Amino acid sequence: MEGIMEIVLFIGFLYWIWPNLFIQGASRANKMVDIVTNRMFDAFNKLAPKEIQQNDSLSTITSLKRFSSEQRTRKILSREAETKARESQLYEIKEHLPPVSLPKARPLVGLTCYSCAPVSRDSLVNKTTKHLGLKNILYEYPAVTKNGFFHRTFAHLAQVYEAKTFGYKQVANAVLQDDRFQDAIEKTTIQQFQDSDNSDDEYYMQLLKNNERRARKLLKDMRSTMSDFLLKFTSWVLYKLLPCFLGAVVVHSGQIKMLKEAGKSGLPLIFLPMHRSHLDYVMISFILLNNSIQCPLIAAGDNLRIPIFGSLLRGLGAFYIKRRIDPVMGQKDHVYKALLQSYMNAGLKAKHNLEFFLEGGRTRTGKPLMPKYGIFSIVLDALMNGTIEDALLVPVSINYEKLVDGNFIREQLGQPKQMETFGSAMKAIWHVLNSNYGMVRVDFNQPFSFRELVKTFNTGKVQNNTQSVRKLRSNPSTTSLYGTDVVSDEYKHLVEKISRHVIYDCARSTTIMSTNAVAFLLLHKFRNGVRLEDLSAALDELRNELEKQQKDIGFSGDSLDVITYSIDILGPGLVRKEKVNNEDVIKPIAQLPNVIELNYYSNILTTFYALESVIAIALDSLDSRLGFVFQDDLVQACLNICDILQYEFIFCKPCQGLETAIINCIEDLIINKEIFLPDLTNSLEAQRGRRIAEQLFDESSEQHVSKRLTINDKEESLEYLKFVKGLLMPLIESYSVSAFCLDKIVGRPLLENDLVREIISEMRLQLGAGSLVYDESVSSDSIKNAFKLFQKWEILECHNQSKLRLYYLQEVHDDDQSVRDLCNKIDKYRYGFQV
Ligand SMILES: O=P(O)(O)OC[C@H](O)CO
Repeated sequence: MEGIMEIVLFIGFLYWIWPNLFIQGASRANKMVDIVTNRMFDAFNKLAPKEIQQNDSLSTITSLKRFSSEQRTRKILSREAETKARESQLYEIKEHLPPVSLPKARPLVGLTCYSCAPVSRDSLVNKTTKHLGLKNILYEYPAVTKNGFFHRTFAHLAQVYEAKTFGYKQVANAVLQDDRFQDAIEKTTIQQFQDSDNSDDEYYMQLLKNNERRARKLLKDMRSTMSDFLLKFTSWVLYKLLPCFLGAVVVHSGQIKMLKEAGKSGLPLIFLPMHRSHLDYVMISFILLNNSIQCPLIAAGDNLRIPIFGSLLRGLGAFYIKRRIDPVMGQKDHVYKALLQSYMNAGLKAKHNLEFFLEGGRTRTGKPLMPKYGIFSIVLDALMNGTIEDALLVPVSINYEKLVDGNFIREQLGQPKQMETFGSAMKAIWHVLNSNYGMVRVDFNQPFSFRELVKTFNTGKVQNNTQSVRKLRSNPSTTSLYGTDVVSDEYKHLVEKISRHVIYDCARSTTIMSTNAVAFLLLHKFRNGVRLEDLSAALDELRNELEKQQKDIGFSGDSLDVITYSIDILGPGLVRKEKVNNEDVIKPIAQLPNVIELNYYSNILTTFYALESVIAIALDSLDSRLGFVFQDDLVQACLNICDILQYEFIFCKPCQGLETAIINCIEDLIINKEIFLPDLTNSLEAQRGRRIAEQLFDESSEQHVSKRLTINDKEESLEYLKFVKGLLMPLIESYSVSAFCLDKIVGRPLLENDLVREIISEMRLQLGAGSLVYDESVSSDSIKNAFKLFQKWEILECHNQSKLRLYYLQEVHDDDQSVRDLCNKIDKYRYGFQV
């Protein structure tokens, strides 16, 4: 119960103070009207779920959003101003009754990979699941089955009251008794005792006591205090607060149905969400609780262990883990490692569901991050050692029309992250409650059997009994961010492959929001501005293409309305609407620093086009003066680029070869996009030509003539190539300048922060001179990824000490020529083919 009272009081206080004090400019009487109106809307909304279920479009979602938005608008505007504002709102333009017929089926995104988990793919999903529509859970009360006066008037209260209670077990005590934990304390003590000069027994006992005290303190800091009451109470508060700044929280009913089924399996559900916002955990637990699905224990970074909010999160299921472990000292901290492992195992044994972020922290660029393996390796170990028989992995994609966390401009410009504090959290909440963040979409991918996937990747090596536990021992030679690797080298490839597969799947199943589509088009097609009509036509085209690819789009309705709506959400800092010659012209703010934020929204779509962009850049690096290139050359150039960008994208599923993925993408460019003309190499003439060519070569040398790809010189094809090339060029530019700046460390090491700053100022110089084309190339994330790449290529080395990273060139590369060679290797793709 510790901490619960302070949280309850605090939330009560927040809930009371917000409508009473913080709404500026509205009279008290008006506020009372609002509160009454809110109640009426609540009651109305109680009756609405069926309509909401049929809601598969932005227009219908926004017609529901009207209720909450009207409440907000009424609070701050006079009647006259309100009418004006309403006229400019999308929901007014698109207001119509929800369809009476069955909803148009939405693509059920996030189905499990057929080649990796065929059995799971066929489970939990049927025709009905696929044909269910979307729902806005802010106005959904699935637990309420009665229709009495109380239930209608106090729908939120009724909902949380009726939601299933799980009686979450606390596992901290079990951890204290765990052998692994006790062993670690003892071993650490023995080590310390042996390292000291003191051989006194009393000294040993003193060391043991100290270690036990430290271990208990670590456990106290880590443990969750998940409680049904707090989850329900918070859920009630969220029903009240979320509509203040969100129009809708949209989920697919089919996915919820699958989750419910999965929950009945008796296996733990392991939720693996993409990490975009601090709101992610809250959203997932809110959705699960209200659908009577057991909420998970959540591995949260200890940076969130701040006064009051830290306790609140604990009560909602968070257990805190260290963000980073010192690569040298951290590995020696056997007590912490054992504690984390024991805690998670105890949770799994107590039938808790789990949730953690494979990416570690939140993405700063909008692109998915490469997975961190620490926590996942603990779960794999639990499977391999028989702690759990199996688990169902549930990748979760989350997308926000506008990020409530603000933007990451400061960090991308090389400034350090501002740590979370109570004050900053309060300030952020205050700001959020008074703004409009549009919609949130949460996609729960199809749950799949962990054991099945392990079997596929491990060709049947999974053990069914507890014998294997003895074989798996902690490997002190390895380290990873966000936890501790516990599996042996033998199983590391499994952790890596499964994690990468999950991130790949999540990225593919992320629903595209209106702001993503508009930012993407403006940044990559209409950087200098575009007439509203032309932008609308381009959006129509993009939507058609995405629909063909079975991507889900988080909006619908007329593209003109969608654009107006998303410009409003993105705000004038990112996109401006101007009148030029009496026409509406939309202009992106494509300069630093704002472009960094716009690029964040656009990057969700960039991920989908990554391979096409690689092909376009590769094509540009080849000699195509004769109007064609050889496919082998193109594929090789693509592989080189993918190698350069290996820390930026997961280009294909781990179960699929990269080369195959590239060839498939080329085929797609031939068949569906007509970028290359159809292959004529099978014509009689071509066959004859090939025979002659083969005779010219010595047959025994097994030379083969590569397929010729003739570039379609139609304007649209060339335009398309230019467009997709531009998607990844900012990254190539970033890597190119990072390589160029390595001359600054020839013969003299530099700290990471200083080196990043040097590179950013060089980028700004090049931008000023016009040699750097894209402002968004300035990104500390891609600079740091470039460092990782240069380390992998064994050019750069990094020395870690007390949270500082010192970079220097490897001895054989510590000269200007090596730096120049590295630059040339990347610049080939920055500047393209040059005679
Ligand atoms: O995105 P970060 O780095 O601020 O970290 C986010 C939280 O710690 C994740 O739990």
